[in-house]
Amino acid sequence: MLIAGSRRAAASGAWFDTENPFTGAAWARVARGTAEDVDAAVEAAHAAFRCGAWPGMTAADRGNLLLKLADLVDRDVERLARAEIRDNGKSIAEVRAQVKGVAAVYRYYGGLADKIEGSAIPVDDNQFLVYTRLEPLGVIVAITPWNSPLRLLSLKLGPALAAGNTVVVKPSEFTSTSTLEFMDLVAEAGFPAGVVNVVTGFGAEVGPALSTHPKVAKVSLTGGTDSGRKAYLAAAADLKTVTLELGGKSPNIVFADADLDRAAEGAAAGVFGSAGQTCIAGSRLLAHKDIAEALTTRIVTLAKARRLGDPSEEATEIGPVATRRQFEKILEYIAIAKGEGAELVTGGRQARGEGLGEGLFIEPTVFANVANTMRIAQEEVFGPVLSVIPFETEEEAIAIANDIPFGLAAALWTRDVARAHRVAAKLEAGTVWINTYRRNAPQVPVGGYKQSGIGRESGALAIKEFMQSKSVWVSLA
Ligand SMILES: NC(=O)C1=CN([C@@H]2O[C@H](COP(=O)(O)OP(=O)(O)OC[C@H]3O[C@@H](n4cnc5c(N)ncnc54)[C@H](O)[C@@H]3O)[C@@H](O)[C@H]2O)C=CC1
Ligand SMILES: CN(C=O)/C=C(\CC(=O)O)C(=O)O
Repeated sequence: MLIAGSRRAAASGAWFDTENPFTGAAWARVARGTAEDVDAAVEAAHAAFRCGAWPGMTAADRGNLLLKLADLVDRDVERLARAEIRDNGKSIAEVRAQVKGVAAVYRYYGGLADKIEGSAIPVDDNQFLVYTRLEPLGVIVAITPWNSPLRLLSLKLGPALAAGNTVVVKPSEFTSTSTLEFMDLVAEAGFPAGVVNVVTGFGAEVGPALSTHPKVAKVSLTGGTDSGRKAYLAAAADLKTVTLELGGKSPNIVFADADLDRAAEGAAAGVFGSAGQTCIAGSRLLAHKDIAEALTTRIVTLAKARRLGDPSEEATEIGPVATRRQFEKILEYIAIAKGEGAELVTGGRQARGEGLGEGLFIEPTVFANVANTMRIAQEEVFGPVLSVIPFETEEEAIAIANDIPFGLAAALWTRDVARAHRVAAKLEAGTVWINTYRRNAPQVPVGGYKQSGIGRESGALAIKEFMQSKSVWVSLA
């Protein structure tokens, strides 16, 4: 772990193995933290927030540290990406691109740090000058999942540090190592000891201690909806604020006038990329009935052509699923879909073949003629499984798209500009893509409607999620 600038084992001395999902072999041991380690980390972060170099720094100073960090990430992209894929099995090409994006996130918040302004407020008494200051909250807990550890950490750490907070990071128990490697860069950039700390361990063992610690000001979690709900309930006891980035079941709507080749590419990339292990996976394909069959045929061709294999090889497009638990969950959902009467068009099994061994590979899977009421259409699978749901009218497409407890992302494909904007306005989702899928940029907010989350990450406003406003009254009398 990393506490007050020192690498530490857990106070209990316990460790757990982290496995490479491609080889199935344990390749590192990670400290198994407990509430005692949480307390030490939060105390370190609290001390760094109150005294020492950090609270005296200007916003520009903090920005410069983040800019330095961005340069170091750029320098070490390959090392960080390879550490990450050993834990989560995603393809090196995808993770390399993602880590380059991580540098861009830190650069963005480095630039933003000294551009956050309070305001002077004209009150109806000239004897007073009133102004607001935007101040950091204090100790932030950043809990991250296993699918994109470094990217999702950057969306928390970038704005939290730019705003002047200190942080305790809790990476997923399945993917702690890239975060621990990354901490070398935080130190090299010059962040004072204690400003960023890391507690490793299991969610159920350290999560509650983090969310309820009296010196923690805020919990920011990305993960499954169940974990988000638990962290939210725990944080509520002390009225801590939360930002939650949770599950999704995103609709990808293809109208009859769409460019079908591009829509098929977008649909396949949206649900088979990362083996479907992304909260923004376009797992529900709403296809107009006139083109549903032609579109499905194209997607099946793309699904069969996807190259599964060793995540560390450049040609690999889809690696294994990150954990055995996730692998079993996906196969269980495939069985549920079959039982519900969904029509299996391709995939549906563990993928086998040369170089795949007994690895946790799932064939890219497509179900046709799915009803939106089926569990396969309503619940997050987090795997390479696409449900094709036919529709007849624009109104029906919008109704199906919104008939879900989630609201993270949505997409639509059409050549009709008026329809594109009309439908985008009606979709209940934090992001809507038109004729594209899964794009992101540091400048653009992301987050969920409904049970997909609370608050927004990325973009300029995200920094305000880590700040509070203070009003100062000055008597001029
Ligand atoms: N929205 C997203 O980005 C993600 C969604 N998921 C979804 O969640 C499902 C379950 O996956 P899991 O591996 O269980 O992910 P998870 O939601 O448990 O993991 C996310 C993070 O939350 C932590 N955590 C777990 N319980 C906690 C608690 N009570 N308090 C505080 N932190 C806690 C974990 O240790 C991890 O660091 C997946 O099948 C998938 O559907 C999983 C990972 C990422
Ligand atoms: C928050 N999130 C959930 O998985 C989405 C991601 C990660 C990914 O797509 O790999 C993102 O916005 O980049």
